[in-house]
Amino acid sequence: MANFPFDIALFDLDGTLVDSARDLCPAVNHALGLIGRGPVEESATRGMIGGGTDMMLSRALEATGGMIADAEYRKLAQDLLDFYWAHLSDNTVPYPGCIAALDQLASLGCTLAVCTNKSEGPARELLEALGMTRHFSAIYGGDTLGRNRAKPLPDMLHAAIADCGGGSAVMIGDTTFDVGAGKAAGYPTVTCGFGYLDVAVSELGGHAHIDHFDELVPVLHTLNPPGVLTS
Ligand SMILES: O=C(O)COP(=O)(O)O
Ligand SMILES: [Mg+2]
Repeated sequence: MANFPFDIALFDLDGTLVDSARDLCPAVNHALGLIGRGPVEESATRGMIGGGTDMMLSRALEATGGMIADAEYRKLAQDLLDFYWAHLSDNTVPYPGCIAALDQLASLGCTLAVCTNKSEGPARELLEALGMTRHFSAIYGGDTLGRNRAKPLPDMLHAAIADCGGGSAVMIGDTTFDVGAGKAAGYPTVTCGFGYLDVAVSELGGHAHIDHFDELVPVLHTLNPPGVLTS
């Protein structure tokens, strides 16, 4: 791959490849409704996405009156996941320019993988429903290696890179989970301003930032493995 700095591009899913809050929010509100709690606004839900649906539920519970007993929480988390799984592609769409950028990266010889904290089952089903599976050589979910090895730990990034045949890699994501995992793995990170940023962009600490997918390939050209900006 002459002149392109990366062999492998690792993508977060929710808030990076796809705008999924519009289906995650109803799932959270379904779960809250089951225990008699009022709904949370979609704008609030967006800031709760990034650590997987269990963490999203914990954050929604904290925001609506506090945590509940563990057994009830476990059951509610399963109810949320079941509801979400049945509706996961109702309104979710890839971000503008996403598919074109994935095609462009492939044409540059880059191998692509997904590293999401969403559970692997719904992640695969969502990618399939959106016709996006074909782009990726590896798909890791937050439970693939075990929940205790989800982002911001680097484990799934290392595993995906190995599946892709190894080489120079970059992590593209929208939250501290992604930047943390990319940095822990020793790779540069690109943050996405159109996603569900859990802190201000300036605090995310990525090596580079994009506000539209059209910027991705040009931005990647400015990065050098292992992550130092050339200019
Ligand atoms: O669903 C979530 O909370 C996280 O998913 P992501 O890692 O793809 O952002
Ligand atoms: Mg995300």
